Amino acid sequence: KKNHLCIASSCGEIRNISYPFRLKNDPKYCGNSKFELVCENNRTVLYLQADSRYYVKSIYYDSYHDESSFRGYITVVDDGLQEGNCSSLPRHSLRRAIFRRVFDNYLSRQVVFVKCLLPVASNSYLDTKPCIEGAYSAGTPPNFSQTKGYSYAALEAHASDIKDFCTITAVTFASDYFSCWERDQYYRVCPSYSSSYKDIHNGMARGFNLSYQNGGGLAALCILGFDYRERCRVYDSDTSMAAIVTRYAPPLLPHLLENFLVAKFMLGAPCVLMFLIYKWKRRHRAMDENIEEFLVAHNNFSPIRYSYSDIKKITKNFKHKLGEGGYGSVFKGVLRSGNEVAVKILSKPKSNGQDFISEVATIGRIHHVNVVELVGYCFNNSKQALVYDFMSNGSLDKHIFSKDGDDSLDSKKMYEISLGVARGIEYLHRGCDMQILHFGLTIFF
Ligand SMILES: Nc1ncnc2c1ncn2[C@@H]1O[C@H](COP(=O)(O)OP(=O)(O)OP(=O)(O)O)[C@@H](O)[C@H]1O
Repeated sequence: KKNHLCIASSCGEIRNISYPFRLKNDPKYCGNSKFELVCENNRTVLYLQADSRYYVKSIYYDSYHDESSFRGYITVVDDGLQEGNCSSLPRHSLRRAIFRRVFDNYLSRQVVFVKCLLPVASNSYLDTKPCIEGAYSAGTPPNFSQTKGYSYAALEAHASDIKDFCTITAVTFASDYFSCWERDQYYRVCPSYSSSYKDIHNGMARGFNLSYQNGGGLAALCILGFDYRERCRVYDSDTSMAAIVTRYAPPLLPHLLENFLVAKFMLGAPCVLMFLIYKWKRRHRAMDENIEEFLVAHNNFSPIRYSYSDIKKITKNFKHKLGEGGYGSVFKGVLRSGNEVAVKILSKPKSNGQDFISEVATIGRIHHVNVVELVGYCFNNSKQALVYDFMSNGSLDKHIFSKDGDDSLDSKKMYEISLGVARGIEYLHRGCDMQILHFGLTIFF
C-alpha cells in the first residue's frame, strides 16, 4: 500500500522498473511480487520458470490507474541467444500456457523446432542449416556428431502442421517481426514474407513481448457478450481474451463506460417504467380505496352508485343526447324502475376523485321540489357520471329564446317558474344544513 513511496529502480540498461515490477532487493512494499525481476551482473533478469532466465530488454508501461488496474508489456530474450550469431540457441522451451497467470504472449510469434527423419519441402519449414547442423533440442546443447535427422524451425505451426516423421524438440518465441499487422491477419505469418532461419533467429534474439495487465473485469465483460467495437473478437483460440482486450485497448475505457451505460439503460429503463406504473396504479388504487371507505362511511345519502356498464345500459349506449354543458354531454336514460333520468358524462373527469365524491355527497343531500335531484352517480376512475331526475320540458333558456312563437310562456307560467326558482335558490342558501352558492344554475320547468 505504500507503493507511492517507491521510486523507480534500475538495473543495467533498464532504468524504469516501477509498479507492478520490482527488483528482488527493493523494499517489500514496492511493486507486486508476481512481477519480481532480479538484477544479475548488471542485467535485469526475469525468471519465467524456476530455471528459465530471460534478459529484460525493455519495459513498456501502457497505462496505470491504480494497483488493481494497469497494463503494459515487457520484452525479454532467452539468455542463450546472441544477436548476430545464428548458431546461438534458446536454452529454454516455453509453452504459451505457462504465462497465463501473469503474462500473455500474444505479441510474439511462436517458433517450433522440429527434428525430422526425412527432409521436408514446405514453405513453413525453414531449414536451420547452416546455423544449426543436426537437430536442436532445448536444454541440451546441440551435439552435431550424435544427432541424426533434419532440423527445421516453423513459425506458428499448429499440431496438424507437424509431419508424422518429425518430433518437436523445442518451442520458443520471437518478436512479432514476421507477422502481418493487418487486423484480420493478425496472428498469422505474413504471406508475402519469405524468411530464412536467420530471420527467425534475428526475431528470437530481439526478444519477445509479454503483455501483462490487471483488471480481469474487462475480459469477464467480454465473455458476458459485450463487444468493445470488435475488441472481444477471438483471433486465436490459444490467446486469452484479456490479451486481445489489451492489444486494442487505448480508447477502451470510454467505450467500456459507454457499453456499461447502454447496458444499464437497457436493463434499467423497463424496470424504472414498471416501477412507475406500479406506483401510479397503487396511488390510484389507494385513492379509490379511500373513496370506497368514504362512501361506506357516508351511506346516509341517497344517490346510488352505478357502474359504468350500468350507465351504458341506462342510456342505451348513449343513444339519446339531450345537450352539452361545460363539463360534458348529457344523455337521456331510463332506470330499471322505469323512471327517466338525465345522465351527465363528465368529459374531463376530475383527476382528484375526492373532489368528485365531495360534490356528489353535497348535491346528494339536497332534496327540494324545486331543485333537480341527484339520483345516482358513477365513479370508475376515469369514468365519472352524474344521474339526475329527467326534466321533460328541458331547460328554460330553450323556451325563452325560442324563435317559435307558440312556445312563448304566458305570464302565469313565468310567475310560477320564477317562484320555483326563488324557492329553490332560497333552499340552497338557507334551507339545508349547509349553504350552497351555485354560480351556473340551469333552470327547468
Ligand atoms: N336533468 C335534466 N333533464 C333534462 N335535460 C337536462 C337535464 N340536465 C341537463 N339537461 C340538458 O342538457 C343540457 C346541458 O346540461 P348541463 O347542465 O351540462 O349544461 P349547462 O347547465 O348549460 O352547463 P353547466 O352546468 O356545464 O354550466 C341542458 O341544456 C339540458 O338541455
